[in-house]
Amino acid sequence: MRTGIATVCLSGTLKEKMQACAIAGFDGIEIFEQDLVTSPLSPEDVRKMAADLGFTLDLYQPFRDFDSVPEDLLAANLRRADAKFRLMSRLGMDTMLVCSNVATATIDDDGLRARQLAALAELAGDHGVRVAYEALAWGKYVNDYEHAHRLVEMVDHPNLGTCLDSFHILSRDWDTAPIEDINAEKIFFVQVADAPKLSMDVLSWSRHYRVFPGEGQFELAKFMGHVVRAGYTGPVSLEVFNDVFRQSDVERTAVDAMRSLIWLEEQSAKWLEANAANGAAGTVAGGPPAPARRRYPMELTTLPQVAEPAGFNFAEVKAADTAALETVLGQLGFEFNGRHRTKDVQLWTMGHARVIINEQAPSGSAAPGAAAPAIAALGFDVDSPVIASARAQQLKAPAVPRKSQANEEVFQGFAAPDSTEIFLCQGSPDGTAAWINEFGEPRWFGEGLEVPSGGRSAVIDHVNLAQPWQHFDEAVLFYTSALALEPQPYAEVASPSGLVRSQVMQTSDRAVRLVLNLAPLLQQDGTRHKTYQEHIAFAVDDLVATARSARERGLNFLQIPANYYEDLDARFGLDPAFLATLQELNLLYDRDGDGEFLHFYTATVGSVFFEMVERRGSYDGYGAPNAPVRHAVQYDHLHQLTSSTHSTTH
Ligand SMILES: O=C(O)c1ccc(O)c(O)c1
Ligand SMILES: [Mg+2]
Repeated sequence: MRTGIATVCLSGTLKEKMQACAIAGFDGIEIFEQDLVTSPLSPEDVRKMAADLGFTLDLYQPFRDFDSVPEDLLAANLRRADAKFRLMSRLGMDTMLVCSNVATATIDDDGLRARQLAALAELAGDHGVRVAYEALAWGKYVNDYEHAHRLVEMVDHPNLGTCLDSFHILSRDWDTAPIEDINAEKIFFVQVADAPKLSMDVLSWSRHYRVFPGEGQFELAKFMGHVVRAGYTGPVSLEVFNDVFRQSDVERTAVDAMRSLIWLEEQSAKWLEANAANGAAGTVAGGPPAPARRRYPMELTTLPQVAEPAGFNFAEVKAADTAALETVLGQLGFEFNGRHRTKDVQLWTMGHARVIINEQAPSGSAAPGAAAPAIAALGFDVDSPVIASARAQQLKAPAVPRKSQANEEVFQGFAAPDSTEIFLCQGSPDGTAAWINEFGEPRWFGEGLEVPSGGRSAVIDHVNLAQPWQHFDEAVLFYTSALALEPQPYAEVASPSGLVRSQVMQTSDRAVRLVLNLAPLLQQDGTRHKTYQEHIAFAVDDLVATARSARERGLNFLQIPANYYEDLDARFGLDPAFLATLQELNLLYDRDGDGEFLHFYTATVGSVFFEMVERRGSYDGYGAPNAPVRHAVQYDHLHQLTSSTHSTTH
């Protein structure tokens, strides 16, 4: 598959954008007119730069408001087009995108439109260039790709073809199957963009909320499957108008973009394989069976296949000052299992829940509280760490090799977009981890030893990671593509510092659940600090018993207001004794279908806090209705801390 990207996706100047596209490895780019008009580079410079950087200039765009106009306007439009065609020959470009008229169209007549597009195609032919006609979803008269293509067929000119843009097609819910009926020679260009499903006017949706494939909710593999079956072999080019990407680090965004195409290519191949029977290439009744994999003119590269991770292998928290962390883990019922033979790390376990305390200051943390604990790494159990790692590498995940001594397990690691290190570990059917013997005697798994109150079955239930605002979408694609987690529709949780966008990523069996939170910025002392709090949740068999022993050991629980329990009673009509226990122990409660959920939170140490949960029956959520009360209490704590600092320093 030939990869492409429109310069409008990226931040920076034309030169910076082009350099980033080369680093990310695109085969070609679309030049957005504004990027050229505002550039000090001459068209000849741009042409030379593209050649030097090793990619092609595939599309010049957009040319607006051409069709469906009165005669005098047509003459002016053709003059305008002539100037652009001359510019294109200086750039060495051969295809221009013309989008359907939104502003100056006054005549709704396909015959007239076809005659006008024919005049444009004729002029393009004189300059040796081609015109790709695109139906904008909000075009005044032409807003449907099939309509645009009917016009192309009416004109029937070698220099006029169709541009298919997934956004304009999928935002309007147009059926994508008829793409297959288009003569491939007449598909001059294909643009792809994903988007979250939003109910708003389509123009604003398109101009601000497009995202890279895998970061939204469109069925892009299906769209691409039809494009491939049509026989198209040209560039598949990202055209993503997104307010965040346009102000983020250009090289990072270009790599994120490239990852999305590599993933889309694989997903398209999978869609084609899964839908082989009902496509044009399906088995003919009575004929020979269809070959397992039909070949299409467009070659689709696939990736090493990985299964969903089977569970969390460990969570790692970094802290230069480990005392507070050790205290909380001990109070929760974790056991200290010793230090590593060669590294400055400690292992704490409860059942199969493993927490590593890395005695180093968290990286990237700013001066005050730099030594304070922060989540640094997560280990996942996968079938084959080597294959999963090869896949992540092909998806351009930055590797973080871990130093290890001979006969120690070597973890394959990658940096997630929020810089959490993700390690791919060999799972084992009994839920243990091979590397624990690097910490000495695995005495806690021995028979007859006392097990902490959490019980042998304790596991990491989910991990909640705070995402920097500019890397949120990138993170969704990262976990989808590299780790096979499925994004769930995102929720917005009210907190005193703003709405927290919360996106659950999970395996289909729920063995791994990650919650990505886009935390708002909190104004403090006139400066902007991130309310950076993340947590690790552990599931136990008996939450009430766990809470009682934690209380005996002096755990600092997150204190839940009485109003919460009144509301709980109003909503669920709980048994009074049960309600009193919940309130006494600061437990939260939720119910769905025939399942129940009990949980509590610890106070925060550094940027980390812990949650203990008990799932009863088939409860499938995370206590999301309780998230606002947690945010509000944590906000109060943070403010009390800040104001007490104030009163001592002033
Ligand atoms: O939003 C627009 O105007 C616009 C312009 C060119 C395109 O290719 C497109 O998809 C949208
Ligand atoms: Mg487009």
